[in-house]
Amino acid sequence: MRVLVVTAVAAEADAVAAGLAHAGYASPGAQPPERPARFRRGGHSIDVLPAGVGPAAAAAGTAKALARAPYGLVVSAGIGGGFPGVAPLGSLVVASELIAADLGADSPDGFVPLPELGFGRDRLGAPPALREDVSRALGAVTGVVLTVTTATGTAGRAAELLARHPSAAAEAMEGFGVAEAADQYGLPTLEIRAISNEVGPRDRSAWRIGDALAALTDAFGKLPPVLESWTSHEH
Ligand SMILES: O=C(O)c1cccc(C(=O)CC[C@H]2O[C@@H](n3cnc4c(=O)[nH]cnc43)[C@H](O)[C@@H]2O)c1
Repeated sequence: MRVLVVTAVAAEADAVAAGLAHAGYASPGAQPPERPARFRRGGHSIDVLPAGVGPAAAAAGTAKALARAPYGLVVSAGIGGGFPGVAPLGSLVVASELIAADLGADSPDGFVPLPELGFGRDRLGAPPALREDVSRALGAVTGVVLTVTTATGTAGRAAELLARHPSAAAEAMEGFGVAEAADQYGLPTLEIRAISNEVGPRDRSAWRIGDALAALTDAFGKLPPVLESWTSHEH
């Protein structure tokens, strides 16, 4: 069974590929740039696709890849912001739930989530047994990962998100989009984030993207045996 890993940008895809190489996965060679890069070890195959930043690009890229080949699992992976005191810089977060935190409507009484408007869902869960096995193998924090279309840049916004989602561990911009596309194909989604910054006041000088990419590489060096075991039992 094949696994699709979706990142936002090429640097994240490269970090994932470096981890897969550490795990003994090899690429059969150059592939068309618009196609996911394929990595194989024995009968296992993991494809890696940098689909773009934000939920729309992530959903579109995921759906396009899933239309082309049969997958059994999708993973949204990349850097992310960590909520202070929950997910420190350089740590890893595995999503218990992938929640579109700004999908809904603003109102004089505050934010109204899409389900309360009666227009659908704003969250999808990760497979509990798999996410716990992955979290244990990676030494990760398990918690809610919020998908936003605008990265948080103030303490007030961070506090507002935490008040609505007290189990939030991290924030990123693609997970829910990936999961919606995967769910349309009947597939489960994991989200794995390597923490590059704190969710809060915008301070680019405080971002540790290099350390987060190194943590992502380490994660994907450890992840394949867990995925291989799960895919051989589940499918
Ligand atoms: O605020 C800035 O100046 C700034 C500069 C470079 C990049 C950004 C991003 O927001 C990157 C978004 C990109 O990285 C993921 N990511 C990483 N940390 C966060 C976060 O705290 N909140 C949301 N997304 C984050 C995200 O998944 C995107 O792919 C900002």
